[in-house]
Amino acid sequence: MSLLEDAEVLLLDIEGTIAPVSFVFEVLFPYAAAQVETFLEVHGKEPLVQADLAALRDEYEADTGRGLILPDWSGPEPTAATPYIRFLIAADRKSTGLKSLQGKIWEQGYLSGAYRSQIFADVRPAFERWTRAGKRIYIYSSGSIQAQRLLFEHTEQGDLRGYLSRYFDTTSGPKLEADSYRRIAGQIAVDAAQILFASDHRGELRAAQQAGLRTVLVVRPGNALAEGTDFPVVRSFAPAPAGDES
Ligand SMILES: CSCCC(=O)C(=O)COP(=O)(O)O
Ligand SMILES: [Mg+2]
Repeated sequence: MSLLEDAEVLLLDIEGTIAPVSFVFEVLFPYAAAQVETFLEVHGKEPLVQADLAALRDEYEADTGRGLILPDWSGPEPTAATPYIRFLIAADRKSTGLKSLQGKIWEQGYLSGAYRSQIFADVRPAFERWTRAGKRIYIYSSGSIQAQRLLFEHTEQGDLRGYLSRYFDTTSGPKLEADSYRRIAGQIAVDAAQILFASDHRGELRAAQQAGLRTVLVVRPGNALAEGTDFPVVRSFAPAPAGDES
């Protein structure tokens, strides 16, 4: 039986695992970069957006303190944050403030029909099969929980939220830190060793492994990472044919 079929508790990454990297980099990020200024004009004074801007301001001060060359953010109006936010998007920064704001902007894209989420063809069949087999499926992504819910609600394969037990984002900690996985195992209330974490990112897998989770490297079309011998590999969520074990 393959590693994925064998696990009782699955913790899955999104980008490069469930969704092609190209959907995130060619659809979601450009949409957020294009819409952020208008979004801040309309919603910038709302408390939840103000909270994101306050987190981003702290990040800006920290970046300034580290001597990074940054776009100017000097005006008091919410839209003054636009150049810095675009800078963070271009840098693929995984900070909680940015991801929270991106989730709010992406909601408009889904609701207006600008896009639906692209996911690999084997995802829904796997979720159906794993659910029938009594497995629990959890998500851990740098995208905010709101962004994750939206992504699974609006897929080209329909609304997949019903298959998912819970979502985790960077409010549980960064994906590159072992403590984040310990925290998640505690919240799921199982031994870390019962969880199989599947991701396209070796740094994330190393952190999860340090926390005692089982790990599998997901190699999908468009992913940057090559296979190696450090982690077991899956290329698909389809069940392995008999005699072709991972
Ligand atoms: C929830 S979809 C947006 C994904 C995203 O913003 C991102 O940074 C991808 O991170 P992941 O941890 O899913 O690789
Ligand atoms: Mg990923």
